[in-house]
Amino acid sequence: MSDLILKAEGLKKTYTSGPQAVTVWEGVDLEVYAGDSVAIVGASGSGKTSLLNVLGGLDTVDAGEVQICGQKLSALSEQQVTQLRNQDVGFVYQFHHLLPEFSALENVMMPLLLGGMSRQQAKVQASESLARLKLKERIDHKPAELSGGERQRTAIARALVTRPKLVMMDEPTGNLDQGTAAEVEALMAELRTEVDTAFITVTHDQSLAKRMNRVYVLTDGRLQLSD
Ligand SMILES: Nc1ncnc2c1ncn2[C@@H]1O[C@H](COP(=O)(O)OP(=O)(O)OP(=O)(O)O)[C@@H](O)[C@H]1O
Repeated sequence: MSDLILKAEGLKKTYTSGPQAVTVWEGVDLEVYAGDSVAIVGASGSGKTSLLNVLGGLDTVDAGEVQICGQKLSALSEQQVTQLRNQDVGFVYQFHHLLPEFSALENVMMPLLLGGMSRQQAKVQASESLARLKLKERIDHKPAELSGGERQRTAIARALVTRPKLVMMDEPTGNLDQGTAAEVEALMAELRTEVDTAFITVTHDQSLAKRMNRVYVLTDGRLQLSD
C-alpha cells in the first residue's frame, strides 16, 4: 500500500451568520494516498470549496481531524501549518490569488524561494514550468496584464513547480481551452508518475472527474463515494 498523504476523519463545518448556525457538511472521512487522484463534485453551494480549504489547512473545522503526511493539523501552530503547506502542498484556487505587483515569473518563483532555493535556480525552474503551460511569452506580465486563462495557468504553474506531495485544485480547467486543459492533465500525470504527487480536485467537469481514481459527491451535507 502506498503512503497515506492525507487522512480526514469525522469532519464537520458550520458557518454562523447572525443567530443561525448552518452545518455545511458533517461526518466527512477521506483518505488520499501517494500518487492518488480524487475528484470532489457536487452542486453549487454544497461545500466543495469549504472542504478543500479545510483539507489544505486554510480553514478550521468544528469537529474531526485532518492529517497531512502524518501530522495532525490541529496539533500544529499556525506557523507550522503554513510551513507544511509551503513544503508539501500546492494550491490552485478558483480566484488564483496571484500577487498583483509581481510578474508571472516572480509569482511562480515565490514558493521555490520560500523553500530556500537560490534565485538563479528558481528562475530556471519557474521558467520551465511556465513554458510547459505555454506562457513563455508572458513571463514578464503582471497578473492584470494576463487573460483569465493565462492567470489560471500561472496559478497552476505556481502550484506544481515545487513538485509537492499533495495538490489541491479548485476548478483547475474551468477557464481553459481543450488543448491547454489536456496539457495541465499531462503535467498532473507526469508528477504522479515521477514524484507520486496526490491530487484532490474540485470540479464541475464530469470528464475530468472520471479520469481521477475516485469520485466523491458532496450531497445533503455528506461526502459519498460515487460509483
Ligand atoms: N465565510 C462564510 N460564512 C458563511 N457562510 C459561508 C462562508 N463560506 C461559505 N459559506 C456557505 O457555505 C456553503 C458552501 O460554500 P462553498 O463555497 O464551499 O460551496 P461550493 O460547493 O464550493 O460552491 P460552488 O460550486 O458554487 O463554488 C454555501 O452555502 C455558502 O453560502
